[in-house]
Amino acid sequence: MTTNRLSPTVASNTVEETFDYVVVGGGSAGAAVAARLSEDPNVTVALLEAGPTDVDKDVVLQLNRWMELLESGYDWDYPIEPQKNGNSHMRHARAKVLGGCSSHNSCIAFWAPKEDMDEWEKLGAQGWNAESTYPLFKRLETNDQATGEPGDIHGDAGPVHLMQIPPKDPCGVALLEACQQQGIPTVQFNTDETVVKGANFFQVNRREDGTRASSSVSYIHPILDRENFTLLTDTWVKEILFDDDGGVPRATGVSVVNNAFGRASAIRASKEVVISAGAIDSPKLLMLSGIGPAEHLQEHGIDVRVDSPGVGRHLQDHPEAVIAWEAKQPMVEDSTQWWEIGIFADTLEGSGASDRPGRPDLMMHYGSVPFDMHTLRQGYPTSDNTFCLTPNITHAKSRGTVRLRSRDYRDKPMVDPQYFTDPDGHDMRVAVAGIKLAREIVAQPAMAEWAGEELFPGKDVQTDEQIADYVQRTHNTVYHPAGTVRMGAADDVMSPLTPDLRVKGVQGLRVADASVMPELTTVNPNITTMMIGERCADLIKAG
Ligand SMILES: Cc1cc2nc3c(=O)[nH]c(=O)nc-3n(C[C@H](O)[C@H](O)[C@H](O)COP(=O)(O)OP(=O)(O)OC[C@H]3O[C@@H](n4cnc5c(N)ncnc54)[C@H](O)[C@@H]3O)c2cc1C
Repeated sequence: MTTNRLSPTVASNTVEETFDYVVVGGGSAGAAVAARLSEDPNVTVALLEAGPTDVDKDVVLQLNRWMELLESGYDWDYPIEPQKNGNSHMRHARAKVLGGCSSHNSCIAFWAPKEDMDEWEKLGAQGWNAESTYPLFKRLETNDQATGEPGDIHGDAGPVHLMQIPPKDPCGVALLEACQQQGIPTVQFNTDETVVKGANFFQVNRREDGTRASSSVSYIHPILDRENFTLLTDTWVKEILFDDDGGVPRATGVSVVNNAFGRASAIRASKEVVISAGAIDSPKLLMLSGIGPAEHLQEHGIDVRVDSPGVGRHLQDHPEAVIAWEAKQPMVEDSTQWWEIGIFADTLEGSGASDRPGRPDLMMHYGSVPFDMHTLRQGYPTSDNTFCLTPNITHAKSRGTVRLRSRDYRDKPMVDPQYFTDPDGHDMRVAVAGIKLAREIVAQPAMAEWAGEELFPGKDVQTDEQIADYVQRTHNTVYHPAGTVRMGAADDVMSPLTPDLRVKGVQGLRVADASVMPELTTVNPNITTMMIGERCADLIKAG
């Protein structure tokens, strides 16, 4: 274990310590929870992170190096189960380092649309509407678009720095012009207007000097000296501990190891345990601790503490297709993070037919790097000088599961996103529409100086059936799993959490991370996940 205030390395792992609050997982949400809770000097807070610290680690801290972290030692790197309609080769990157996925993501920073937040409340998450959550988005950010004027929605005093990417990439600038020629206007993101049709360079959570404004950099680095805050990195929680005597079980702490063969020790919480291990590891940890679908736990010989059938269900993601062109001119050799532009649109699915009017059903990222990780093995040509568009489905209807492989905490869980299995085929229709729209944009005059040969899927792939077949074999993910421990109404048995993030059936235990989302956000969810951490701390402080 490494700590911020004890000796840097604790040789023996048999220490037992007690804190008021124990937060498990120092990722996007967990770091925010721990930092906000420890603002009160009268409570003690421990933040437990399985991965190492990010302090002084350039490869983690420098945003433009983020792709070096995929499938590296900082990645839990979860394979997925064989997919009936999707790409079984896909892997789910999940960061194993302080800051969690905010330490290895591309830092595209979005406020969730108001409609998303209001929908959460409609789905049973009472109190999570736009009116009550937007002040938290404002509180967490220092936005370079903030004016300081009365009525400005942006924050200028929060821990997380958001900045507009400067339009330096000439291919990207041409692409925006092509979007306009195609009828997609250039718009500013992160105003309080939801962008249904529009494109621009992103806002990113990054500092001027190129350092990512991860949750670690933003919330934890500034408080490492805080007396009542203890950071334990390289500390892997294998189980939640409970007092089961006398009625409703109460979470009393966690059992931890500092390596895969280590002897376990206990870290106790006198008030509450908060699980913030992310959308794959939070359900895993709950199930290892006896909270989950009874039949599944019994199958693995785990005593059932709470039969909660919704744990590990409703796995939702943003699956993405990819289309790439050889570039006629040299592509940029430096970039903020290589994926600088977003394009939103409503496809035929979205106009009128959508069950989410006022929100786009399609989003694309523009990448200035070769992105052939799922096409090369399928035989498509590649090149080092390429650009690509990656249409993703903003509200995919397919739902998957996270299940235990065994009762051994060291085993990677079984992640089965069940991509493109929604019965009415919505997800594939949007993906196919996305590939077609990408082609229309790149065929505009503004891209004539840039667009060379379409490398994949290529000119021979034209019919909807051909495009769908290509997408099925080569799609990736935007890496946004969510919803696997969702919050919902008290009487909704498929929602393991109440709207105040408490785990139903036990006391002293909450979950705060992307797993709690009743529905994945239309946009990239990292800033919303930090907001969940902020709100969790508020809920705990409110008692
Ligand atoms: C490659 C990639 C790129 C992305 N790009 C973007 C982007 O540009 N913009 C955006 O908005 N979103 C992006 N995302 C998604 C976004 O980063 C995540 O949705 C968000 O970080 C999830 O936060 P979380 O708090 O739920 O979990 P995490 O941030 O994953 O935090 C979970 C933490 O818990 C730790 N942990 C897990 N199990 C245990 C255990 N048993 N004991 C102790 N610690 C444990 C993990 O090591 C991790 O640090 C990206 C994600 C990935 C993977």
